[in-house]
Amino acid sequence: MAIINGKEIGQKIRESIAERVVQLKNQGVTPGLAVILVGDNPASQTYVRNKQKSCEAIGIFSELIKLPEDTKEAELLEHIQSLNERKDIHGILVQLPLPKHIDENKVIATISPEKDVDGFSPVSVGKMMLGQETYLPCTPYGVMKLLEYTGIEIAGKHAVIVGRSHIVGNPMGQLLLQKDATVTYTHSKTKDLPSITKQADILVAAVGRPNFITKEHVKPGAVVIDVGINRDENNKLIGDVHFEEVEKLASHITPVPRGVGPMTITMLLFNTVQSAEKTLSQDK
Ligand SMILES: Nc1nc2c(c(=O)[nH]1)N[C@@H](CN(C=O)c1ccc(C(=O)N[C@@H](CCC(=O)O)C(=O)O)cc1)CN2
Repeated sequence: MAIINGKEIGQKIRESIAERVVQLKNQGVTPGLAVILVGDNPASQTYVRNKQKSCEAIGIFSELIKLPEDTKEAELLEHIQSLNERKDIHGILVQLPLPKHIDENKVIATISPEKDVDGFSPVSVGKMMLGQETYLPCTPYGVMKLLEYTGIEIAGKHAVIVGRSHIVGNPMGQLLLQKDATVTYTHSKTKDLPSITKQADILVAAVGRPNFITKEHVKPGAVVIDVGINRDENNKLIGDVHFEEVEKLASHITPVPRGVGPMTITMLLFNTVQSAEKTLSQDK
């Protein structure tokens, strides 16, 4: 069994992104990312801090717009509209989840598709579904890079996705399908889940429930990708996969932490730099 080290793979990719940042700066462009955080969710604060640190480490300019929990939706939309106009900002992201009184769909749809480096807007999702060039959502894109770097064959494989969220499960299946996997989606209403997950050559757990995937769900030799980020009673980070049980069966497995998580931020840096590069080619 091989453990897929997302931290290490992410670092290699970040080194190549850093070289692209140097080239952009030589041509007078500093890539810029605006991060909007609404409220005081502690996990979101950590992710935002990590995103900013990661930008700084490779020379991307980042600006944090921190808004209070009771911010009105209209005020948030105004911030996005003004960021859409700014020449020094190439990527805009709104950290999720948002407070309940704000319509997430409306907020995401307000981000200009040219700056939607999270790949969540309806335009980005539509293009992704059609296989057109666009910003791909960072977590599933990161999983695709992990599979690529590990040399895992996708074409002809049966991929089973557990979870159907807009930001992970749903696009994950689509990206695997575009690489010629046979994809099965499963979710909370699926009957006899183990009988389906046991058929998977590639099993992606994106269900948001700690240790949900156990040895009963896994075929010997399967590649198991754990997208879960949960905290146990001691505040320890754990995935959706019962690692100790499943590692004995899997051919490859991603750990939590240091598996998929670091790739999410890596692909955000990747998309931001790509957006900055596009402005150069548009100026010509
Ligand atoms: N606008 C967005 N909001 C959210 C996204 C997103 O992609 N865009 N995804 C998640 C949270 N997330 C990024 O925002 C994220 C989660 C986890 C990690 C990560 O590196 N995890 C580390 C462990 C970090 C820790 O110790 O807590 C790991 O798995 O090794 C990065 C980003 C929801 N919101």
